[in-house]
Amino acid sequence: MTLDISSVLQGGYNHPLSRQWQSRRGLDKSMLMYPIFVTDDPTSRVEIPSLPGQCRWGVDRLEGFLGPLVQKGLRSVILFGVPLNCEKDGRGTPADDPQGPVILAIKKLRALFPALFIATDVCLCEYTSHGHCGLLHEDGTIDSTPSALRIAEVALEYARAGAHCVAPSDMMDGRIKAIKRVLIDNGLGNRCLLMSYSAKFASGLYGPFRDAAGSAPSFGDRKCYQLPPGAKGLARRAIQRDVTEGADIIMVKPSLPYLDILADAAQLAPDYPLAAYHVSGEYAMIVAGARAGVYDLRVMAFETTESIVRAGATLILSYFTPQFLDWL
Ligand SMILES: NCc1[nH]cc(CCC(=O)O)c1CC(=O)O
Ligand SMILES: [Zn+2]
Ligand SMILES: [Zn+2]
Repeated sequence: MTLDISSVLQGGYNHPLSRQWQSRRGLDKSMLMYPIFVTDDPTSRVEIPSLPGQCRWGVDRLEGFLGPLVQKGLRSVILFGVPLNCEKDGRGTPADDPQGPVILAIKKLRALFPALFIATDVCLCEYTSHGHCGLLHEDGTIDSTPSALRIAEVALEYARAGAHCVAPSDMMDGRIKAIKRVLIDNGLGNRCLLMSYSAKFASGLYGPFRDAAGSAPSFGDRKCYQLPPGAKGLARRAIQRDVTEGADIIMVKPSLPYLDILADAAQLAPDYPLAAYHVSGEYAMIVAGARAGVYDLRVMAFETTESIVRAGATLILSYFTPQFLDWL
C-alpha cells in the first residue's frame, strides 16, 4: 500500500529530539540547531572572515570540533556542503555524490555522536555552475518542476545516508510534496523529518553565508523564487501550502525582520514545530555592533533569541549555539 502524504505523521517524531520539539517551552539548549559548513578537504579548518568565530570544517575535523560541544549539551546540527574541488554543472550533480562532504559527514556524525540529531540543508546552489538553487531554462529562468524532482533526489540520498532531517532551502514550487513522496516511496517517510524553509525571503542578510558556502548566483538574483520582503500574504500562503504538502516543521527565514511572519506561522500552523533561522547577516551584525561598543554581545544574543521564541519559534537555527551552550 502506498501511503498518502497526508497519512504520514511518524516522520515528524521518530527521534527523541524531534519528540521534544512537539511541545512548547522557553529557550533551552534543545531548541538550538547549529549550522555547520562542511568542506571536501577532509583535514581543513578555515575561518570564515565574514562570519567571525565560524569555520569551514573537513570531515576529519568534525570529531574534535563537535565533541566538546556535544559534551556541553549540543543536541542538533544542520549541515551545509561547501564543495571546493568538484565539477559543478547545470543540475548540481555533486550535491548527492556519495563521496561528497555532506554524505560523508552524515555517516561520520551518526557513528561518532549517536544522540546528535543530524539535519541537512538541501539545495543546489552550492553545486550548480550558475549558483542558482534550481535548474534553469535556456533563457536563465527557473525550471521549477525538474528542479523539485532533482532536489527530491538529493534529499533522498541524504536521508538514505542517515540524516534525521532534510531541510530544503531552495524555494522551488512543489518541492515539499516531491520530497515527502520520495521519502514515503522509499520507506523513509516514518523516519526522516521534513523541515521546510517555507517562508524564506529574498534578503540582504545572506551575504556572509554565500561567502562561506560559495553559493552566490553567477548572474541575476533569487527574487523569482525567494519571497519579496513586503509580502505577508505570499508568506502565509507558502506556509499553508507546505503544511498541505507534508512538511513536519515550518521555518521562517531570516528571523528578526520577519517576526510578524513567525507569529503568523504560529497561528496558521499551531500544530507544528516552528523554526526560525537567525541568519548569517543577523549574526554578523550583532557581532559587529558588539565589537563597535554599541552593546554587549551576550545581552543582544539573548534579547534577539528570546524575541524569536516570544514570536512563536520552538526551534532556532543559530550561529550563537556554541555560546548559548555555555550561557544557558
Ligand atoms: N539556499 C542556500 C541557503 N541556505 C541557507 C542560506 C542562508 C543562511 C544564512 O544566511 O545563514 C542560503 C543562502 C541563500 O539562499 O542565498
Ligand atoms: Zn540555494
Ligand atoms: Zn529570476
